[in-house]
Amino acid sequence: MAPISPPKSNESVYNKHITTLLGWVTHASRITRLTEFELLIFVVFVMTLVLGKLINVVAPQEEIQNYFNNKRNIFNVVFAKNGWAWTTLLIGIFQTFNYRTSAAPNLSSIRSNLSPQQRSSELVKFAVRYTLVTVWWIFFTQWFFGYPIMDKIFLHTGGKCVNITQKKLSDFTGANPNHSFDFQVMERAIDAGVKAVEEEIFESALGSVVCRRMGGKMTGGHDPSGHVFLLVHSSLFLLFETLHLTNFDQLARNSRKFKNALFSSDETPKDGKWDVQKYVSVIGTFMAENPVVAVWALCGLWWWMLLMTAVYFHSWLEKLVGLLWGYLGIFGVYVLPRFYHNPAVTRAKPN
Ligand SMILES: CCCCCCCCCCCCCCCC(=O)SCCNC(=O)CCNC(=O)[C@H](O)C(C)(C)COP(=O)(O)O
Ligand SMILES: Nc1ncnc2c1ncn2[C@@H]1O[C@H](COP(=O)(O)O)[C@@H](OP(=O)(O)O)[C@H]1O
Repeated sequence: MAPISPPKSNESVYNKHITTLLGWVTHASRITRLTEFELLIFVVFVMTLVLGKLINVVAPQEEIQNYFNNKRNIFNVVFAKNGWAWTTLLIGIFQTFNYRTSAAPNLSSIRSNLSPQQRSSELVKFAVRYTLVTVWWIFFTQWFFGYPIMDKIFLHTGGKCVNITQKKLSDFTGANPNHSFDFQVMERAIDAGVKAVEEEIFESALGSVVCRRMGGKMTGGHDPSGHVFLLVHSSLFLLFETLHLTNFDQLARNSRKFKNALFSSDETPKDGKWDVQKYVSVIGTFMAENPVVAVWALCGLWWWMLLMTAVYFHSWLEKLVGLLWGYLGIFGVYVLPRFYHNPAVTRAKPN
């Protein structure tokens, strides 16, 4: 009879699994030229879509109705709908600060020893990367030799704009809305590919922006999620631009100082009144010395909105396509060059 081997301890089984898992991660990191930390960031977005789908499937309908699935919610209207403007503003502030802090090493940037020439050269490289990712955003969501890529995909897969009313058509083409039937309106509309489906109701192969302006609704076809694209594209851009420039030790020290200043005993209310000016000054100083915090706060908001999009909007495939286009642009600008210039993968976490 063969000798019975002693049962393995739980610890040795866990260790074996962890070693296998780390082996996979190292392999994936070598193939993709992403550091393990960057790989983790890419995976988080896929997991967010999976989590959103799970919530959608598991939670009963009445429980998943909330403020965040209202398209008019303030985060959508103010932030996501102007997502690239916010991205530009915050990365602009961060880079301005970063350029200046080269001479102030006590602030939370690691660029403290660069010569003026090196600083200018870094700034020019940043401007090139910003232009490339902006062009990618423009091509996918705004304009690509006519309709943007996301609309072209939608129209080429049979999508169309429906429910355009005669009134909206008149408003849009600038014709006299008091005329119930206006040949000028119809002529311009037909030029734009609009056709009547029933009395006073039209449909057309129009892009999403024009369709919305005409009060129509996009239907049929494959409609890649513009939100998933924008939220992922912007987050990755912001993280790739800020993580390697952040001095985490300094940031931790500054955060402790900030916490102490905020909660110190002389900050307790006097005569029931808070010293608002002091709070504004403490918070203002912290934000000015650590602009990366505002950048990451925006990433946090984007992550939450991505989860909401994942739960409430679009089909699974449409979200996946938005995600892949978001990945593609960042991969092209930040990772592809590594296949040519830096084949050795740096596996360090950001300081
Ligand atoms: C031939 C190449 C063209 C060259 C162009 C060169 C450009 C170089 C850089 C120029 C700097 C541009 C500065 C941009 C500053 C701004 O960001 S202003 C515009 C702000 N607009 C937005 O932020 C809109 C964001 N919203 C969207 O993208 C979409 O609404 C959406 C979130 C994707 C959702 O789409 P829906 O259709 O609403 O579903
Ligand atoms: N996180 C979110 N919060 C609110 N609305 C969202 C959202 N994600 C997507 N939407 C809305 O869902 C629709 C499809 O979005 P997209 O194609 O960009 O992913 C858009 O509607 P509107 O186009 O009517 O504004 C958009 O505003």
